[in-house]
Parts: sequence; structure tokens; C-alpha cells
Amino acid sequence: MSTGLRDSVIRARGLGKKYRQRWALQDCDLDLPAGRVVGLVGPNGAGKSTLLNLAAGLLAPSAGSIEVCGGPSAADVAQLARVGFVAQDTPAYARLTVADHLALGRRLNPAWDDAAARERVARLGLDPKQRAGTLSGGQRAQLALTLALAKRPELLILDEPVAALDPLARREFMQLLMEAVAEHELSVVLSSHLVSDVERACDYLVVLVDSRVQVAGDLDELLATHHRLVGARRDPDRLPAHQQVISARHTDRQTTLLVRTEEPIHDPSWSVDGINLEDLVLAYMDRTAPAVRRPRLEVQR
Ligand SMILES: Nc1ncnc2c1ncn2[C@@H]1O[C@H](COP(=O)(O)OP(=O)(O)OP(=O)(O)O)[C@@H](O)[C@H]1O
Repeated sequence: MSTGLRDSVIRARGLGKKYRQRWALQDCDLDLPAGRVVGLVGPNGAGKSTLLNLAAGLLAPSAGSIEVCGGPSAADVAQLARVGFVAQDTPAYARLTVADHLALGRRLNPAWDDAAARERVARLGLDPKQRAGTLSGGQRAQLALTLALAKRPELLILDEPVAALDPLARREFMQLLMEAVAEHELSVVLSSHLVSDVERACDYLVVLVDSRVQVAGDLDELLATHHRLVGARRDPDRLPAHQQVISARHTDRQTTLLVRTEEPIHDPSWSVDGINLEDLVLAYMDRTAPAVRRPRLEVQR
């Protein structure tokens, strides 16, 4: 079945993962739409890798369930073939050459697109005879993406794929990804600390903080329904019921709120502004942050 016919590429219900006594992910309900590029954003330790590893079938849930491309993750070989996964540190077999990795991919994957893989390796300027262990971090990330794409997956999961890359390598990686998305019917979920990557590549956002999904939705819709209100100091509890306060800051005289609402804001005592992606993500991180903890989200341009 093509991704175009599916509503959700990832469907989680009450999903949770516990390591010893500590929940790394809890009460996660998600319906990630097919055919989109989903950005999963959150601070260190939020549970992003845990969620992506559950989706890739590398971890088993401690609670709830997760379905990927219409079936339980990693249920069988066919299901594994539907998902391409690039793990956080883009692991490769150090002693195998680039060409060996392609040969392995060919042998293991029924829908392997060898011509595309070889063409990409040539375009990236990778030497097929070079051992993966001697590639730079950026080259290894590109090789991992090439291998994942050559599987012709329905869903590509990328766990902080560009975290270790310099800005140029990061741009090249994201470009290759966006070309692949434009070329093939492909759903992508990528995690990142970098708002700029999400801004450039993603059209759907999930913010995960302290093991819980804080907000998930179409990026444009989220930006259109969140507003910054600035006005004379007042109690946020007195706002109309349809205005959900996401974050609030007060000085002696002034109150600044970030609110979510589908409805127009008529109160003339507020000055109302739109927000950008960075404001949105920081507001949801701020909501859960103890006063002493600063959000650790990188904003690189
Ligand atoms: N194998 C493990 N054993 C015990 N605790 C773990 C294990 N893996 C992850 N954790 C814990 O689970 C929580 C979530 O970790 P996870 O790696 O999913 O976060 P993350 O959002 O991907 O973080 P980062 O951005 O730093 O990669 C953290 O508190 C982490 O210490």
C-alpha cells in the first residue's frame, strides 16, 4: 500500500517506555500523518530517541502500543523493509568499505535501488573503496542516509542526523533529504535540537519535553493559532475560556502571554503579535521547565 493511502504513518496509543524506575516516554498518543516531514523537537533527555527507537522497532514498549505504516513496528521482514532508520550516531561497519555497505544493503533489502545508491555515492564524492571507519562524521551521515533511502522505505526515521555536522555538511545533508522527499512518496520523521533545520525541512511539528508530548500538529496551523499578547499586568486566569495560556511572563507593570486559540482576539487592551517557530518551541519547553532550568534548545542559523 502506498503512503498516500494511509492516514497515519505512526500511530501511538498510551505509549510509554520505562528504563528501570524512570519513564523516558509516557502517555504518548500520536497520529503522525503520512507524506509529511515531521520535526520532533525537545531538549536533551526529553525522550526523542526513545520514541524513534520504539517506532523503528528497536525497543519494545513498556506501556501502550505503536503502529508504523499500518502494522506493529518490526513485526516481520516486510514491515522492517518499510522503514529506513538513521540512528543518532549514524553507525556504520568500520572495517567495511563504502562499496561493501552498498552490497550488504543490496543483499538485505528486497526493494533496494542500487543505481540510485551508486549515483548518490558518486555525487557525494565518496570513494567506494574507503573503509567506513575512516570517513568523516559528515560523510558517514551521508552514507547512512544514502543506505536508508536506497531501501525505498515508506517511512524514513532520522534521529538527530545532523547534530555532529558542520553547517555546510548539515545543509548538504538536509538538501539530499529534501530532494529525496520531493522525488519519492516518502514520510519522514526527524528529531533535532536545531529550530533552523525544522523550519527549513518540516511541515509538521511534535514538541517532546520531560518524556511527554507537549504539542503536535501541522506547523502552519500551529503558528496561525498561537499568539503573543502584551499588555498591562493582569491575571492570566481571567482570559476567555478559548484562550489556552502556554506561557506567561510578568514584570511589575506588564504581562506577556503566549496563548493558543482558534478564535480572533478582540480585547483592545492587548497588543497581539504572531510568533515564529522558535517562540513556539521555547514556550512549550518553558511551560514544563522548573524555574532553575534553562531550556537547552540550540538556535543555529
Ligand atoms: N538504555 C537506557 N537506560 C537507562 N536510561 C535511559 C536509556 N536510554 C535513555 N535513557 C534515559 O531516558 C531519557 C530519555 O532519553 P532519550 O535518549 O530518549 O532522550 P533524547 O530526547 O533523545 O535526548 P538527546 O537529545 O540528548 O539525544 C533520558 O533521561 C535518558 O537518560
